[in-house]
Amino acid sequence: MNQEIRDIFDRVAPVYDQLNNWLSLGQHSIWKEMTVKWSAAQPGNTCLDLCCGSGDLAFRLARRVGTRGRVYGVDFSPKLLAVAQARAQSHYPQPAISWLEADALDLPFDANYFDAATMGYGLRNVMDIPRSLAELHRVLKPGAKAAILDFHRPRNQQMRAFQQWYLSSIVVPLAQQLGLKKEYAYISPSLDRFPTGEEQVGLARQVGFTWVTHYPIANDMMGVLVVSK
Ligand SMILES: C/C(=C\Cc1cc(O)c2ccccc2c1O)CCC[C@H](C)CCC[C@H](C)CCCC(C)C
Ligand SMILES: C[S@@+](CC[C@H](N)C(=O)[O-])C[C@H]1O[C@@H](n2cnc3c(N)ncnc32)[C@H](O)[C@@H]1O
Repeated sequence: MNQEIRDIFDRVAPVYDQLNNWLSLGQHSIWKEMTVKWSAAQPGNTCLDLCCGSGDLAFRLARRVGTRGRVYGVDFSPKLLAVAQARAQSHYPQPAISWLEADALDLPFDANYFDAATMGYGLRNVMDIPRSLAELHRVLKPGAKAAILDFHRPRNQQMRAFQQWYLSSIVVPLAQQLGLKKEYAYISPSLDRFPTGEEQVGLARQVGFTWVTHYPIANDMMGVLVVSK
């Protein structure tokens, strides 16, 4: 099953950034900027971007931590990591980012290593959400924060209906034009299974995070879970 998820992201890699820009009308950049702000990353920090994909959040973290800091971008899709690396090559000056192919459920870092972390659209895709949160808790320093951005099911029924319509009638047909119907059709059922913001707060507390909150954004269609160790 891990392999199936990795294959989905390897297949979407060539069009991933372009489709996110088109389908969110550029809004995903704003959601990612808010996520990095809520991670409270500071100049000189060592930061983690979990499930980094093509690196949007990692690049934003790198700007925040500056030349004295370091960012680790971790993902298990070699094709998306290659896109991230190619993007990094075209940056001047080169961002202080190390790209690592690894599983979010078994991170290759010592305990208490990171000052801050982000995760964008990764938590909904991991096979074991509590274990992923527990790994994140393990690698953060005491007091460090992480901000986790993902889709959310709006509590307002009209917004939920709009979200479902947008995913099935705009996102999937456009992806179908690019031969990626099955890959984008996966978003909707994965969102149906995904814990609500309130449930995510409970899961984060269970693995030991001391301060936890969930911010609904984009009319509750997206959310950011912010946790502190
Ligand atoms: C950056 C975004 C999604 C990343 C993403 C997450 C996944 O789990 C995937 C799974 C399989 C294939 C691709 C992805 C994937 O790209 C969020 C923005 C992109 C969305 C496709 C757009 C969704 C828009 C909202 C439902 C409604 C937005 C309304 C308005 C236009 C702002
Ligand atoms: C939708 S993409 C998000 C990419 C990026 N964070 C962003 O916001 O654009 C989800 C990413 O999670 C990665 N992923 C899913 N499960 C993973 C796991 N168990 N370990 C590492 N990466 C994983 C996928 O390979 C993919 O790159």
